[in-house]
Amino acid sequence: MAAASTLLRSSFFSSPLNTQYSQSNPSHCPTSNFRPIKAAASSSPESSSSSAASAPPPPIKHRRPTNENIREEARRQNTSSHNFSAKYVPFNADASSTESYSLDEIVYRSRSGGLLDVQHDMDALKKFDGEYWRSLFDSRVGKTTWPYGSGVWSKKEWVLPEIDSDDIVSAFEGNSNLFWAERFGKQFLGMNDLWVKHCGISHTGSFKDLGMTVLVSQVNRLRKMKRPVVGVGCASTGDTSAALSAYCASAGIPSIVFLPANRISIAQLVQPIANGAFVLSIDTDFDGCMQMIREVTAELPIYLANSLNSLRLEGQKTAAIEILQQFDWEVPDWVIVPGGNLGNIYAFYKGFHMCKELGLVDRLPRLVCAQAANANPLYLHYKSGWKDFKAIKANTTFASAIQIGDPVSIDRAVYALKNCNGIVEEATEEELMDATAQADSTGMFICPHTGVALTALIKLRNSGVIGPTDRTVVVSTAHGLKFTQSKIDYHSGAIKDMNCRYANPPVQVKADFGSVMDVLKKYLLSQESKF
Ligand SMILES: Cc1ncc(COP(=O)(O)O)c(C=O)c1O
Ligand SMILES: N[C@@H](CCOP(=O)(O)O)C(=O)O
Repeated sequence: MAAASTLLRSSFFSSPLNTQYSQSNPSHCPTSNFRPIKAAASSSPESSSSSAASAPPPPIKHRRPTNENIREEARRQNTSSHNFSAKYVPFNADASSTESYSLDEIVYRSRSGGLLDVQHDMDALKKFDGEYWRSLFDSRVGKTTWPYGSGVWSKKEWVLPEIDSDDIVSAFEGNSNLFWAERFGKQFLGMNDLWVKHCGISHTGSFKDLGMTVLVSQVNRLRKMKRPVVGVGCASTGDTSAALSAYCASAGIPSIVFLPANRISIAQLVQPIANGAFVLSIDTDFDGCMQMIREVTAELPIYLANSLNSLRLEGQKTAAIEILQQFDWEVPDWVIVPGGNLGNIYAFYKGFHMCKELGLVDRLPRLVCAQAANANPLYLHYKSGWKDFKAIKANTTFASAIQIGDPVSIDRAVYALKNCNGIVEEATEEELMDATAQADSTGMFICPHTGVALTALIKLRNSGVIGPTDRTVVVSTAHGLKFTQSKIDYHSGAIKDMNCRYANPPVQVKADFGSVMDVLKKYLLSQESKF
């Protein structure tokens, strides 16, 4: 907590600144009362359900009774079943492997110690064609129907098909803005089709909400099943802990967070504190905290909430599906994702890959994983031609949430990148802070991690790898408001060995009309020359 007060004091801007129901409407109640709207022309639906029209019927607007809430409404409508299921399997296991675990087991690693993956019954999902899934997902956007009003749970059949909607803990996360970066693209890159997926404009200010709703919902289910889960814990660089504590608080589940002392922003630190988590500030870096939480969760009935737990990635992959949906199911050429513990780059790959496999789209975008040069183990691995991976000691970076030297999902990331002809780039501190300031100067307010991703874009654009008309999506992973101290440092020009080329410090002016007029005239003249 000492760090908190020090950081708070260090701000340089000391002064200024109702009653029928649609039982057949898929947007209301798709898995309950589930039936295929249109079977794939070549496929045979599993049930005797009628294969009806080629698209979902138009939504019928009816209100639920005034004395019924949306969870109760979903409970009442939950009358029938479907055949979708998912289980844990060893990640990238060979076809002969029979090892698998129910999602109701508490298991994070395969028998050999490797990563796990959530494997869906793709044959059951394939009984419905791409058009069916596109229409179903589209029909749920922007509604308040429990739980489909969430961008994550609008894809429930592909996420956690078997969970009862009653067990879901959701803040209607997802459905985040896909921002057309018109001015940034034109002014700095000569691009006309550049987009920023604002995953950070979310309940707790980062993309972690997408995965945490899934994990905490499953924990909620396990606790109702009387499984031994006393609390949920994570190691964090700030965003995972914020999301975990919020979702746990919402469900009344204890959360425990391990934070590297003095290495996360105040805005991030205050989130678990405010949400009532048990916060341990540990004198080590994130990798040290991660090691510690793995040991602790092996000993105590604390459920592990980091992305080592593959449940998280099931939620995070919906951001990829959402991007396709927002482009009316057209595939962008590039998607650039900042990487730290490396779960998210795989989650994006998995989302895109499922859409291709299930016929919603016909190809994958190329993925770029962007790392801070001060914390770049994946980049070094990529540059070595994917030779032996070596964990590193990560150095301090303004992109503090990705200051990670020993990423748990290294194998997942390499798999994803190899399978989509992906690229890894890096950004120096100066590059990432300049890119952040440039983006902010065009009306965004991004976090330094998004600055890392934008730097990768700038480099790939300058080298001609990304063309001027390539449709490109930069994934913004956290809200800029969580990282104001880095912006204050930059705009005050107070960063050692950094030019801060785009700094825009406030002008100190005396409180008299003449002085104000003088500085304003000077400013307006300087603007005139720009037109
Ligand atoms: C803001 C932000 N951006 C990017 C990342 C990197 O995501 P991942 O760890 O899944 O690579 C994280 C967390 O690690 C984060 O908090
Ligand atoms: N940036 C993360 C680091 C931990 O990543 P996770 O996805 O494995 O939980 C954070 O915010 O803690």
